[in-house]
Amino acid sequence: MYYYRKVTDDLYWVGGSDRRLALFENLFPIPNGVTYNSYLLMDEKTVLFDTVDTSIGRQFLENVEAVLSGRSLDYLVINHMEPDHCSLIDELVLRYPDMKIIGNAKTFPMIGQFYQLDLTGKTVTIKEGDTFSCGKHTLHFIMAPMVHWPEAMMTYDETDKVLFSADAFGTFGAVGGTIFNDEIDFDRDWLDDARRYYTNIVGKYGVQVQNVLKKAASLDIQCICPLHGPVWRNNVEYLLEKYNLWSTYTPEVKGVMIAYASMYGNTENAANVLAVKLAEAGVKHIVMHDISRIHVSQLISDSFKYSHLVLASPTYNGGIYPVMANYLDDMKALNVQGRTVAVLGNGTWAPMSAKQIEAKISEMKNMTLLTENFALKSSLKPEQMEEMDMLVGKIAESITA
Ligand SMILES: Cc1cc2nc3c(=O)[nH]c(=O)nc-3n(C[C@H](O)[C@H](O)[C@H](O)COP(=O)(O)O)c2cc1C
Repeated sequence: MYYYRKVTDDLYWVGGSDRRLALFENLFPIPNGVTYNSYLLMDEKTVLFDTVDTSIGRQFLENVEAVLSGRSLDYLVINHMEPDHCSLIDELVLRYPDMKIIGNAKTFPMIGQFYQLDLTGKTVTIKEGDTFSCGKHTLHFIMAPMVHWPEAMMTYDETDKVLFSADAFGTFGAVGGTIFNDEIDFDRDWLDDARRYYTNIVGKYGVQVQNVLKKAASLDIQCICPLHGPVWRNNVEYLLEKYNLWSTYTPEVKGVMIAYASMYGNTENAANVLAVKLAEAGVKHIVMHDISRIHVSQLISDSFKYSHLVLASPTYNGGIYPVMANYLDDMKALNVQGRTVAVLGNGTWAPMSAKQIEAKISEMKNMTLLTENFALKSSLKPEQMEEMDMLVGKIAESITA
């Protein structure tokens, strides 16, 4: 049986959710599932915006057919060619042989790469700023390269002031009927997943996101229809502001994320001593992660969220403990920058981790390092408490500055 929801008078949500998938992109844990959104505009021409992942393919096709209620599908706009959104193109081409596909110059070669389809006479190639009339509604196309693939674009419905934003403004998490932002408590239930989605999937491309936000600033956007997560039909400024912070690598919270690795508990103990002293020094926002127990995508998310990072790790075979090394590589890959960082190292015979982590941090953009080879020899000793207190003072001072 089909289901759908009306977004505006002529626009319908025909997507669905997958609550079974364990890893998004076979990488990111999604305990709350994921939504694949698709939207159908019922104008003089019928226009579908993107398709969905195969996991909900049958449901999606049923939803589309129900909204069409006997009409044919005239156009499919492809804002993004990632397979979690375009996997039903071939099925639609078979079902609606007169359907034409609207995309940009980079869209169609990608269709050819993923699928064996003869689209002769079925394509409409548009470019930045082009418009397309569906009858009452005029669509306006906005290129969004590298947000987060090269062919990505957004479509703006000038008539209803709706932005179809592709992967931008999306989030992990399955919607359950309540698909609109004003039907849920986004701050409480969705923001963490939205941040983890943005920072890990799009985080590297802050400059490109800023370019799109500049284009969006000239539009009157009343509604944002992303490809994942809730539809924003009011308060879009909230989301635009979050994207502005994230894409400029500006922390949301003046506070400290302490990320430690530890085998026998001694580096963990030093991290706990530091945390208690920070709290006593008046630092309000402190979050601690044992990085062997938490997915790296959460560490990346909190690296974007917090202004200060404390990284603590033992030395392992002359190098950095592997999970910490992996997190540092991810930080670099995702362009984490502009943070104030302190490093605690550890080692029993030749402690190298502090120096090596500091070297990796200094390869990242605009980082301020508060330590210089603060290394434990197996465990934190009373004679190091003065150095610890000085570090606490520096962190607390720079947070309140
Ligand atoms: C496989 C392995 C490799 C290690 N390699 C080094 C090393 O290269 N240099 C060193 O000083 N300590 C090395 N250590 C020792 C730990 O870094 C050290 O005991 C540290 O204090 C452990 O901290 P923890 O109590 O937080 O786990 C190694 C330990 C293990 C298990």
